[in-house]
Amino acid sequence: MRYNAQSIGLILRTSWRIQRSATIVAFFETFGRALEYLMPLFVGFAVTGVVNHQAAYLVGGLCGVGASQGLAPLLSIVGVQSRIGLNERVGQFFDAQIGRLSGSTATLNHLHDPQYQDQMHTLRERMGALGMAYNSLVNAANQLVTPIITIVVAASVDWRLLLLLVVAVPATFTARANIAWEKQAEDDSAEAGRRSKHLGDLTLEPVPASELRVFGARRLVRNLLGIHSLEWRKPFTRAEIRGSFMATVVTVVYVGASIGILAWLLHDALAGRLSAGRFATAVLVVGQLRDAVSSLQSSTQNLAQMLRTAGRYRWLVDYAEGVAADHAGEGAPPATLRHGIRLEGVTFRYPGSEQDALRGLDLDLPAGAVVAVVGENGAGKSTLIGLLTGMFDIADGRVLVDGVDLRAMSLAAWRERCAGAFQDHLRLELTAGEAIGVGDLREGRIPGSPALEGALADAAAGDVMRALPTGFATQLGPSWPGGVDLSGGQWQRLAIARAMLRASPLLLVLDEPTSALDPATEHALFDRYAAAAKTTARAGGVTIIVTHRFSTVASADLVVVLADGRVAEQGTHAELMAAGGAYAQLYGLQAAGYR
Ligand SMILES: Nc1ncnc2c1ncn2[C@@H]1O[C@H](COP(=O)(O)OP(=O)(O)OP(=O)(O)O)[C@@H](O)[C@H]1O
Repeated sequence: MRYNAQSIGLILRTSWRIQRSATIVAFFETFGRALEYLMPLFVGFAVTGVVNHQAAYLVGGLCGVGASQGLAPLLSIVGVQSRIGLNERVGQFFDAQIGRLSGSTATLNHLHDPQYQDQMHTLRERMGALGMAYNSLVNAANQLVTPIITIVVAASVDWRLLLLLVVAVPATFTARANIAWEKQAEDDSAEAGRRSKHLGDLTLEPVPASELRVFGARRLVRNLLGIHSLEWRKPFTRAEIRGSFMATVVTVVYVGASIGILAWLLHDALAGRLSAGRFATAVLVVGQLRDAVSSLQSSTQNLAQMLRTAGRYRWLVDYAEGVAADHAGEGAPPATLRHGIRLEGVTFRYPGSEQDALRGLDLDLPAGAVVAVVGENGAGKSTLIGLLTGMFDIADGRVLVDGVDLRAMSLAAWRERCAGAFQDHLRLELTAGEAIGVGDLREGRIPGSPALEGALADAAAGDVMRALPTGFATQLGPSWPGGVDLSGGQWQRLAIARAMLRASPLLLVLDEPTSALDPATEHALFDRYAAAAKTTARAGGVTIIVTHRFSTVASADLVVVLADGRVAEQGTHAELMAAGGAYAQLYGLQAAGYR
């Protein structure tokens, strides 16, 4: 209850902040409704006035009828008009907030968390409910005023009319059951909904769409899409069927009871025990009571849906605040590294996963060193990079930068001192200059051409740029007007240029940086990497190269072999070869392959 009241408070505050006048004027409709539902009383007065020849009753009643017929619609129109723009702006506000909350969360655990993804999916699905939040609130007020006025009128006419309320009580239980069923349907369908979306996206994106064609898997994906879409909608259909069955039962009971009570009242009217005025009011009130109950029912459901969506939004806010509180460290990273980066007993498991990706990992990355990290698929190399760049919360252990826990440091400040080219690099469909320039936005803008040219040279990507029709100004991405597409290797070289833009990072990450490159470019790049690593080393920075190509490893100062989330071996290339362990075997295998 308290939680719901806070959600209503949030919506009222938001609307108030967006447009005060419209927030107030929207409630004119509520007054209009109240006036409208007082009409049976006014009619009753007028009939009494006519029957008993009482002018005051007649005039008062007619004025009331006039007001409820003339003024009420006017108030309603003004109220509705004021809501039109407001709804959109409230919706846009929440839309922007949701994007901001997800995008600015300090770490990435949430993006790997199925529960978070389900909440986010349902929230996006129900965005309309939040966008129309203020609308639902005003509707609820409008629909609440209806039963209140009608009950007051009914009680003033004849107590027997209140018996209809007893009959309407089951309707409130039905409303509650409907709300619970809807909530259950939302929760039950979230995962299937996400699956359907994923499968639907596969058919829309060029890369998966072409692979699906090659494998002739389109029909399979279509069938799966059909199955999961059905799974997705099934809980809602079930809830709707249950709801409409209950609504039918309630209506039949109510109509039966209404007929009985009206017959009873008519009997008294004919016997002279009930005045004509009261009987006329009673006839009108019976119809209104039914409307009042059903409008109360539907508004409760709409309100409940809006409150549920607001609850999911607040869950998201709490989640983001929780992450922010866990990363409240404000310490600045050192200007230069003196000792290096150290991982102590680091254990990490992805949310929802059954096993640790890294287990009690101890590792020293000395200042100024070039460290090569190798290991089989799934050994934990990319996870290690994620932890070093502060992307994940660690369950156990710590990452120390010159002896200072990363948690005590401002993550944003630490990341400003990191640079990297990543395995799954971004294909930023901006202009070529922007796609590289985002690598160093510390001045809040894209660096000028000299810096971009330097980064291109460091990434051996000058020829990629020269081939573009308008150089840095060229729009990338074929789906945009005048946009050009690049090959996988060309995209990767721009990603490397982005990594090279940032001067003297304390951590330079090159995660499978040459996986898409031809041998000549790869060779050219490794000379540049050596140069970049030397520049990085001048500030004591650590360069980490994650690679499956052992030929690129030999010149590293330190080679770390990961296996099963732990350090299996470490040392220089010569030391590891001499040791004759896993590294020596893998190196031998690759070397033999080239012979
Ligand atoms: N998002 C995720 N959710 C759950 N488990 C994950 C996730 N990402 C990776 N893992 C698991 O964590 C472990 C380490 O994965 P990681 O990507 O770090 O390996 P890697 O050494 O970089 O592999 P590769 O050489 O294939 O890139 C693997 O067992 C993997 O299945």
